[in-house]
Amino acid sequence: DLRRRQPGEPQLVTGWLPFFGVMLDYAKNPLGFLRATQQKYGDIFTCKIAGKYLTFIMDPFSFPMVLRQGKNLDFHTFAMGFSQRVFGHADFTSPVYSDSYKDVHSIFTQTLQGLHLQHLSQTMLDNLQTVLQRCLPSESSWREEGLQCFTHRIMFEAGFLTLFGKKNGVLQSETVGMCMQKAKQDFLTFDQAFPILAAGLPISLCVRALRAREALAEKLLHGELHQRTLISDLIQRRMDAFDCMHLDETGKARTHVCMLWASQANTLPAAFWSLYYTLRCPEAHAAALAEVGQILQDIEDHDTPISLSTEQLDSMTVLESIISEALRLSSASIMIRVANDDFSLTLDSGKPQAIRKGDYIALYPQLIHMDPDIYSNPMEFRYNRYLDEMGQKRTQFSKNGRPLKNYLLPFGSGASKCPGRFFAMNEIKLFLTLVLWYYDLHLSDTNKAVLPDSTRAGLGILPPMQDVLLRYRENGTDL
Ligand code: HEM
Repeated sequence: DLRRRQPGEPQLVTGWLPFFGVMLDYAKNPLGFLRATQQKYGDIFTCKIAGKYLTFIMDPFSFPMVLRQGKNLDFHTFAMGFSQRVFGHADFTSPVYSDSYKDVHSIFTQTLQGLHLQHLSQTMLDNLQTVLQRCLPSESSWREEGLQCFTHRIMFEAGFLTLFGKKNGVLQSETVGMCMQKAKQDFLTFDQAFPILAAGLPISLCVRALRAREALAEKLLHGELHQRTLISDLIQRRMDAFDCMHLDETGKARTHVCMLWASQANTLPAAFWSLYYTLRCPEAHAAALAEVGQILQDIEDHDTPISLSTEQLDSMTVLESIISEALRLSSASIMIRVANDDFSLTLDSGKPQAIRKGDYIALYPQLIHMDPDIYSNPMEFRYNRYLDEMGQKRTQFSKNGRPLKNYLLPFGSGASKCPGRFFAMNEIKLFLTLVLWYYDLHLSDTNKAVLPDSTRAGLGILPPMQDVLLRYRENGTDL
């Protein structure tokens, strides 16, 4: 490797392994590695990782300078390359598709906000109630189940039905349950392979993951989807758009697997952590129960269907703060942009840095989320961190006395900001509301504190290292 640092370029950190560079040190503990390298070289440096050059920007006040560089820094090429390799769909950046794909992309924002969002959230609430009603244990008996299993079982099915609709005809509820069980298992098998797929292993070498992905695609063939009712506008409009693009049927189905993954892979662990921290922290649990009780005060019993207005959902600031805090503690995504050209990037300090064409710029939001100058005792869960003195949403955070705009980035920012973020927050709020309303829930005393599994760092919300035991039974209605 002949790359040498040129004048005006960031410090180059290559390590001693020829191709891998500093990959091993980075992969072992990304946050620790980045902090140690920052100590040595300051707020910007370029690391060689698996044959690629990644320039890390460490100073949160410089994040906006990167995010605003739409012209020189491209998000879609990198994301599409990865998505195409993992999901096996067409290359939508190719000239054959790129124009119509722009329209497909705009469907996200059109169908995940405003009135569509209201509708989607109400459908999710209905589906959560259906799933929970089916499994309600009898009042007096305690049940035990892993908290992760519990969350996956409820959220996967309700989320799936909300996007992809329900099967036509009257099916036995056990048959529906079994179908979902299989889809959930396929989803988890496929998702487990993500770290090695992200590291570059071709999916053809991960036979189990490939089979699981194809099994999911079979369920999402247009022929199958046509037999379902109450399909979301998001999926319906994607189906129509793909039909006009003359893709083959399997190719269309694989884009729906991609959408299924985007809608579930982060939401499931985020829902887990939100409930986990609520149950572990008595003050959080009490405050959440009080808020849910207040919202559902007119509901008489568990058989009364619940519906919530947007205003009611938005007024649940305690649950929102709990979820934000859970996201802060468990999110480890990486935001990557590719330099289209040689250009000069000016950081917050005013210093220009020369960036080479083809290099990657990487932002690692966990540096912000775990920064003790922004969040005191950053490892600690504080349910009210995102509440102000009035109990409203807190949005003022600062570092070294200077106000900071980007203080919480689990959904990314700029061109790659998650279009499903409002729906995701609503889904988790609804999940917490209903399980706290229907059930009396406790973590079993035998559980030790469980930590996020950082082998998935870079891929979004980290799952727990292991499951924890939950004890629950149907609640009396006197919350
Ligand atoms: C807590 C839950 C969620 C988290 C933390 C999350 C996070 C993210 C992040 C960080 C990205 C950007 C990825 C990148 O930079 O490469 C992203 C993209 C995306 N998310 Fe989410 N997400 C969540 C839930 C959802 C849901 C529920 C949906 C849809 C129903 C969704 C749909 C998408 C889509 C379609 C993209 C790709 C956008 C694009 O290509 O421009 N997400 N998400």
